[in-house]
Amino acid sequence: MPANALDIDGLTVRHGDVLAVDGLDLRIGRGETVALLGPNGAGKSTTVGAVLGLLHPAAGTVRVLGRAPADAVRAGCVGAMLQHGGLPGEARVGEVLHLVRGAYADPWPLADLVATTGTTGLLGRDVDALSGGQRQRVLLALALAGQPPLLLLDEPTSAMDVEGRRAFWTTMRDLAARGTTVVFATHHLEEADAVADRVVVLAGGRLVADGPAAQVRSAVAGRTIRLPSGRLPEPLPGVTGATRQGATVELATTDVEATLRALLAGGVPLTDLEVRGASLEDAVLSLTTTGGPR
Ligand SMILES: Nc1ncnc2c1ncn2[C@@H]1O[C@H](COP(=O)(O)OP(=O)(O)OP(=O)(O)O)[C@@H](O)[C@H]1O
Repeated sequence: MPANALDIDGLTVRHGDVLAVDGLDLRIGRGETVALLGPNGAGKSTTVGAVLGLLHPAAGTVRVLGRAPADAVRAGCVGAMLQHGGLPGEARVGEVLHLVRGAYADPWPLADLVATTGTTGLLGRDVDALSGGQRQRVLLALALAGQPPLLLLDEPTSAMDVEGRRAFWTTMRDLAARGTTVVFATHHLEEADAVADRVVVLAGGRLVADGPAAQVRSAVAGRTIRLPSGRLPEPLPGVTGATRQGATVELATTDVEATLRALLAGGVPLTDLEVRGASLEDAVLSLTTTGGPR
């Protein structure tokens, strides 16, 4: 049994002249839940494509549970839910699920699969008549049909409503608890922060951060101070920017202590102040716009 779900070494993938992934090294252990983050065009989908054997590296290697990507997919080791995942037209959801489950030697029992993915009420529906969020749930059911040990999800909740998202991540946590490795690309950083054991941040096809969300957040030194809008003492030491949001002002500071002292000396009541650390969004933005540590 291989130790890792994914071993990516020096992966380089080109789309014609575009260098989409540039020398990526990444190891993902079995049972980990990992978020792939980064701005549009960072190389997340391309990495997922290479792991599925859909895109061929210009250089480097990808091993999926110790096998070449195409072999791992053929052996039913990988379930995938892609951004533009297709469903056959002119068919009912139940028929498609039946077909796909039939392709596996040991498919996920239907009643449990549809209950887990919230598709019970959709089985009799025409595939063409599904809403965006319903379609994503059906794609998830198809990805899970073979009970794969590795699940790859590219922006899986982009069309889901709040309730659908919550249910989706509950399902992912249950799967992770059963030992499934879950790798997902997302722009919903609060979901990554809440769900992933580890976040991997890409920019320009390169890895710029890799670690638990708390560690990646702490790479950004800044803090935010919120206070009710009103007259602020000028100048405020450490402050690098201020934004007004309704009745409050948010100050970004690189020296929280000095800024707080100045605010208090200027007569702002302590009870009005709220200090918070950088969010994962702040961290990813900072890492991907500055290029970050390599
Ligand atoms: N089929 C393609 N042909 C040409 N260039 C492509 C193709 N697919 C992706 N690219 C380019 O490769 C780079 C990486 O794209 P990729 O889709 O992997 O990024 P991403 O991080 O998934 O972005 P997003 O968050 O927008 O989905 C981008 O510059 C993109 O324009």
